[in-house]
Amino acid sequence: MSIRKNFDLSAYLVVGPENTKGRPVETIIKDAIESGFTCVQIRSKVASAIELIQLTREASEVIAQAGKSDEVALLVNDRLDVILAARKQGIKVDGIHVGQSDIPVEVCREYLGEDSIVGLSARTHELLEYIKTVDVSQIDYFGAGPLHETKTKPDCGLDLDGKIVIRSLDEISELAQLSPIPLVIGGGVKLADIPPLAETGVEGFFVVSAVTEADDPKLEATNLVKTWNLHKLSQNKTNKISPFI
Ligand SMILES: Cc1ncc(COP(=O)(O)OP(=O)(O)O)c(N)n1
Ligand SMILES: Cc1ncsc1CCOP(=O)(O)O
Ligand SMILES: [Mg+2]
Repeated sequence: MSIRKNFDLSAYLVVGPENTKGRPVETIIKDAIESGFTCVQIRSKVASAIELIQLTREASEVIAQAGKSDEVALLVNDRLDVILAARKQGIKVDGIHVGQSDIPVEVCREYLGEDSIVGLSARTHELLEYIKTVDVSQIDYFGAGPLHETKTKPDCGLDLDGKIVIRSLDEISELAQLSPIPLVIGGGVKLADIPPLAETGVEGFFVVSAVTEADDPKLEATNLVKTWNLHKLSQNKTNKISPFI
């Protein structure tokens, strides 16, 4: 079965060589998926196409070695060309994440096929209206944020007037309710943000630095996943209590 039909965005790692404090990207990915991360995106603004293909290969192998190729989705940021080249070399890549000024989602879908995951960053400007009205027929999920300003992507949340707009938890709850497709939130997300984020109803969180810059990435990844899962579990229990008791 295609992973597109059943993918889990709850704990989503975004990573490239510029984020890891000199440590191998594959080691960070291994730590994250062994800790329960469910989705990985290779994202680098400095790596060449060849380097990105190699990073994608290593990520795919690490996921396969953990026996998680059918559960942990591997996406590449921006680079449709890299995914096509990687697939041509037999590397299992599950999809792409693009933003508003990247390759259009229709083109991604056409080249990657119906079994692939296509994620799109939601627009910053009038985000609520956008999320309600945009055509989502080719998209599998929205990425949005930031929750806090972040050095990893200083332009995240840049509005038309050049100011950074951060998203409040109330706004995120509303977005989660209105979005016709799953929504993941990232940008400055740290461990302390996980409990309130889990309460908003979003599908998951995505992080770069919380894991990639941690002194102990495996411990940090474990804490993030455990905290998310714990909150989801207690929410489900609360929701199952009958109002008639
Ligand atoms: C899961 C997720 N959400 C949002 C983004 C940001 O994508 P984009 O807006 O294209 O910006 P860059 O990442 O390309 O700088 C993302 N990568 N992942
Ligand atoms: C918002 C966003 N989109 C892609 S990377 C990124 C920044 C997230 O990085 P960090 O988790 O280090 O703040
Ligand atoms: Mg992009």
